[in-house]
Amino acid sequence: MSVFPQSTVLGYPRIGPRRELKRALESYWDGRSGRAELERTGAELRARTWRRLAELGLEGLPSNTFSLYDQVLDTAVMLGAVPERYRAAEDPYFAMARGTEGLAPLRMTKWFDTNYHYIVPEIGPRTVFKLDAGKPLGEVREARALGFETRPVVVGPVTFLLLGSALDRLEEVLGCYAELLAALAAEGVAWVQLDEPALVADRTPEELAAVRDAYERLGALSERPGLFVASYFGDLGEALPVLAATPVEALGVDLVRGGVPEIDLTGKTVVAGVVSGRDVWRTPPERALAALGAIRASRVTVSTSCSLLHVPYDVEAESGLDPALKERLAFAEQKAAEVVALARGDVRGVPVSLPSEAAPAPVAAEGRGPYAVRAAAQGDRLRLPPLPITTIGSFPQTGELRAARAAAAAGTLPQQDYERRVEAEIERVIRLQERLGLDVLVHGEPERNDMVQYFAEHLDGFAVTANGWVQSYGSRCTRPPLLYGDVSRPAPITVRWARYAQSLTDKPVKGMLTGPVTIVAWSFVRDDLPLRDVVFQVADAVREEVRDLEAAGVPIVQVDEPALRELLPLRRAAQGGYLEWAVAAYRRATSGAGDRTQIHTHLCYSDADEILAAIDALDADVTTIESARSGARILGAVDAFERGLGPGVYDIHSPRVPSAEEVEDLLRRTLRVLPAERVWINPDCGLKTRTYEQVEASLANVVAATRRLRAEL
Ligand code: MET
Ligand SMILES: [Zn+2]
Repeated sequence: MSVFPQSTVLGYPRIGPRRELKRALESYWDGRSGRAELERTGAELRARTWRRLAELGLEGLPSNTFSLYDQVLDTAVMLGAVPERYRAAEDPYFAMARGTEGLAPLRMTKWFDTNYHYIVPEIGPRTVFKLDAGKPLGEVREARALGFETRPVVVGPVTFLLLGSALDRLEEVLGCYAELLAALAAEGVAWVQLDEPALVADRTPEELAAVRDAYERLGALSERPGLFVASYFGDLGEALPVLAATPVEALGVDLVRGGVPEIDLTGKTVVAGVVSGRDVWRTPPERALAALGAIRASRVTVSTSCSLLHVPYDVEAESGLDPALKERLAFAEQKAAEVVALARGDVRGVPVSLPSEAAPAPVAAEGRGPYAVRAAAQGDRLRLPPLPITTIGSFPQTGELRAARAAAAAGTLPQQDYERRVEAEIERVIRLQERLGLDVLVHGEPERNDMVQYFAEHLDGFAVTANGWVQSYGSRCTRPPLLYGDVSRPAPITVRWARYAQSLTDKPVKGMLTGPVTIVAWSFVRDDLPLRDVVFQVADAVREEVRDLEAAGVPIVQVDEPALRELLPLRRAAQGGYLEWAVAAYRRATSGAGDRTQIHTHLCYSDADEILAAIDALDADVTTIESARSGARILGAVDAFERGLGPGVYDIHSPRVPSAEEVEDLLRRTLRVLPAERVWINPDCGLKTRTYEQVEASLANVVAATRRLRAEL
């Protein structure tokens, strides 16, 4: 077996330093360019990454970390787990990812505790596993043609099957992995990386036995590359001794989130993740060197704690950042360079120049009245029909709007003109909602580039990047703000737009805010601050905004917490403590509202059914939640929910327009588990990624279906 390289990264961003892949995908999907162009962009991005990592001096280059949509979907395709109904589609891969005219896409949910969304493998009795190693082999050959030997990265068999809730199919799947390893060995590949992040969560004895069986079996193969099993996002815990007892030659451990392995790993290579792949801060070398020095193994390789997929490309692309902040930052390129420097023992200190923080002052949590009292007061004020129809907040962000925002930021469009454009868009959205017959209207969020970044731009303590894009799913990226200091709200943020929207209509308008947990979860928080204290500081800022909206006469305020589930610790022992402070922060943000003000919250794409008790404890008057995209699974769990609930009836992640019949069917299923008085009608999530054409047709069908059901009440 050849020795494992001295330095490596577990994966790299793939969307492109200028989001080239995003553009290529969207142009392909729109039919503006062909498959060949898309492939060419992919090949260019892969080549650029290998070249850049080699230039930086990294020894172990990964391949197959590129994806046209998602690496879990790639793995499903590699294993032949393509459900029958997609096979006849023109492009089965993208049909699974995004759906087609007549076909809903596969379920999508968040990758462990990150904001990256993967496509959930659908494995059923009719799934026949059959290896197609074209993609990993293709990337190995492609890199070789450029002069680079690489280590293909594949989602491991146990994690893949756990994500697809089908661990009972291990035997069959291992057959495919065995074939894959043989094919890679025949290609001359020295090492393969099998990603097993599922092993950092609590696992049952049966699951641990599956881990043992899988790696005993793969390890016993005579024709195979060296096996590197990578774990990340936490500590391997009980899975570590299990893996260590198998023939696997190299083990990847996350030393940022987890501790130095307590057991002696002599005989193994430990790929030590000491450079965080989850934040944008430079690595304090003392911390990394101490961890590296404490590992007992035959060989220690320096690496990132996880794939760098979760951070932007390059700090050098940022010209507008305060230099004192910038010198503390490391994006993917800088992190790869840190890995190389640590491996060579050539390190420099991190300047400690950011101010330290004070814990936030406690706010007396004056309670809102009990739900029954609030419901009565709100009912009198709002006078809504049964099954009230609303949306989640955003309406399509048109190209003109984005261009106007960019022009205003660049100073080529006067601020006043930009604001008039925003007002015109608000008016368009209000009129559209009135015309469609919606009951609770929104202003459409046209002033927001993003639901977190917008608030970060208006709060002290945050900085925003110009080009710090991170892939969220498929072609979608976000630019997480940098939270580097004390958070406070210098002035009202959203009030003028909500007030303007309400001035245009007699129907109630719902003000839109992002909740404290989500603002923090989708920012890069300084790594030396306690997350809980930071969340409470943000909660206080949101609280001020809620009160100002109320004072401006806005009768409903929605405080979104789509990331509530995302920050849930992977280990059960830590979950209760987290949920307690997360819920407390939400209540701190919203409990300043009077009983007549209706508080909504919204959650999406995150297995919310696992934390329903905590969602209930948020004590919002109405909770809207994604459901259509995940096959209405949530309906099986919501009967204990005591207040207003809107399980989504329109999957907004897909360009297809749901028919009124389809919506009606979902509504009937909802009404079987919830009393009609508490049911709200809404899409799964905000509409900003859709076109007006799609939104108008879809919402018209939602209204038609609701009217049919109202007539039966
Ligand atoms: C990811 S949740 C999005 C909620 C937000 N209010 C929107 O409609 O865009
Ligand atoms: Zn949402």
